[in-house]
Amino acid sequence: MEILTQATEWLNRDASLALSGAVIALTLCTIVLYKSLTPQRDSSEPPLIPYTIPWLGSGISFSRDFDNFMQWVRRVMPADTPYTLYAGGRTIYLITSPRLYAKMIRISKTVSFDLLELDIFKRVFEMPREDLDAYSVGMHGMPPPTGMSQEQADELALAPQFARQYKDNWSNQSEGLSELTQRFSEEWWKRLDTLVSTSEATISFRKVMEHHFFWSATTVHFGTHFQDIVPDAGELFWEFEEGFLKLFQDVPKWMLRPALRAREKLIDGVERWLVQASKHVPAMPEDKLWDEWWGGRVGWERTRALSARGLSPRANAVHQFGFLWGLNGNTLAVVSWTLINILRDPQLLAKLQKEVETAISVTPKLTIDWPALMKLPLLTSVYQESIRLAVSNMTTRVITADTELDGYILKKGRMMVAPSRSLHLSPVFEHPSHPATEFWAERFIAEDADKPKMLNSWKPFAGGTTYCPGRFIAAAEIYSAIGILIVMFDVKLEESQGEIQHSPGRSGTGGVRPDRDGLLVLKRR
Ligand code: HEM
Repeated sequence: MEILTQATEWLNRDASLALSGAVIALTLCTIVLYKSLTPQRDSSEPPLIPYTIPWLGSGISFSRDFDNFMQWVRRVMPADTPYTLYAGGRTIYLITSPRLYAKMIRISKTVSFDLLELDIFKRVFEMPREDLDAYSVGMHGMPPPTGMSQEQADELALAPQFARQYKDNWSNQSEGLSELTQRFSEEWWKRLDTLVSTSEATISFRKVMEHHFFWSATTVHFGTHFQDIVPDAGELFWEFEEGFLKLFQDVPKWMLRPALRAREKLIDGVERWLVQASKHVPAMPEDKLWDEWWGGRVGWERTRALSARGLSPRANAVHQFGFLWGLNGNTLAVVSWTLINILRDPQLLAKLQKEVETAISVTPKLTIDWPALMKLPLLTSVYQESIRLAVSNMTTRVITADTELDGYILKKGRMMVAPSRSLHLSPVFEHPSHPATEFWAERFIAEDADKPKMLNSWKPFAGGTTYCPGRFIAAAEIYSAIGILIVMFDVKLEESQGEIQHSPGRSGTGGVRPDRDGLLVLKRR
């Protein structure tokens, strides 16, 4: 699941204080003074104290204009060190260098991802209090409940159980991955075929991506009956999504009524689905990877684990809804941007059609050579480049004990935040004729590309013990969705409502949704 953090809230709140040009000038003066007073690094005298980004500086729209913020940090702050940033009344450590990111992500004992997940279930999904208590037993960073030892609590921890399920069902070359991605592709292929009943059709871009892609993926993970029970889930999902960030902020609830109403309807729908699925298939047979009621095995295994833990049906539904959000929110934004990038360049589209035809055929039936598809060089470069620019997440950890990072001591109770955008715009992606801020289809396969170095800075799925377990599914869905579409059709995108851009204020949330609709003109080939 893509994690949005408290940090996003603080940073957004701070961003809302975005200062005028005159104040920025004042800030720069402050920095000159500050830099002259800040002690220089001396590795012989640990512990080191991270450099502080002055409050005035951090007020320069961190999340609203992150590219500018990073350019500013690079210009005025010492390179390759952690920074301290005061935002929203809290102190966080900001990690922006690939080298430190690699070190940070390997720390597992004294930093916690679980506490953030718990916070999301509390604040965004409003999981009932007593269920939260049961859910959090054994979570990293939570003290054990009264009367239970740490060892007993550790044994009950849900995260390792979930991690095992992901590994068994979603990992590269697992049978689960083949089963799920093949099902996804067939559902998507059928939907496209029905959408264009004659030789040509013009359809809303959003409808194709946010309804049909949504349902192709959701059917795979939640079974085919889910759509009968919650037919408007696709639309409700996006209504909820629009309010998601604001649920982290101090936005009064009365201003979020549509998002909250959508959330409640979705949770009710998921609960009805859970009741029906449990009635029709009380236990998924051990050898089954997919079931028409439960979808992929992971959904059923989670339900079983949560019920065994004593979570109420409502809390179980909240959890599954969080899961629905995690598996769609990012992938949808990324596949949409991948397609936009391709369709803006007709020559690129033609090259890709030729390349993809070597791995996918769509008549008389859908046939995919998966190993070949996932290795196509141009498609892979387009995917890597699109995700580089479409994803802006915050890898965030709560520090549970004083932690040493590269000689610096990071204090217990604070947060460590590494924005993917700072890595994804790092100088390693710069090219004399293709700046890092622009899409360039061949960036990852260009002759002079230093690919290992680039991939070291390419972190859309974060890393460490919570490295997104859905990354193979996400990639396979995106490659096959784009591949099937462009092999079936000659496609044009009409940006009929103006140039499609990133939805404003969504930096830090994960995949950044396109801000408006357009028209897809699909002509059968
Ligand atoms: C392009 C699409 C996606 C992106 C960019 C993405 C990104 C992420 C990120 C950044 C994290 C947090 C990792 C951390 O901070 O350590 C994460 C976690 C997670 N993702 Fe994804 N994700 C994507 C698609 C998916 C899909 C399709 C699924 C499911 C099929 C999925 C399932 C999960 C789960 C379950 C977690 C939580 C892992 C844990 O608790 O250990 N993701 N994802």
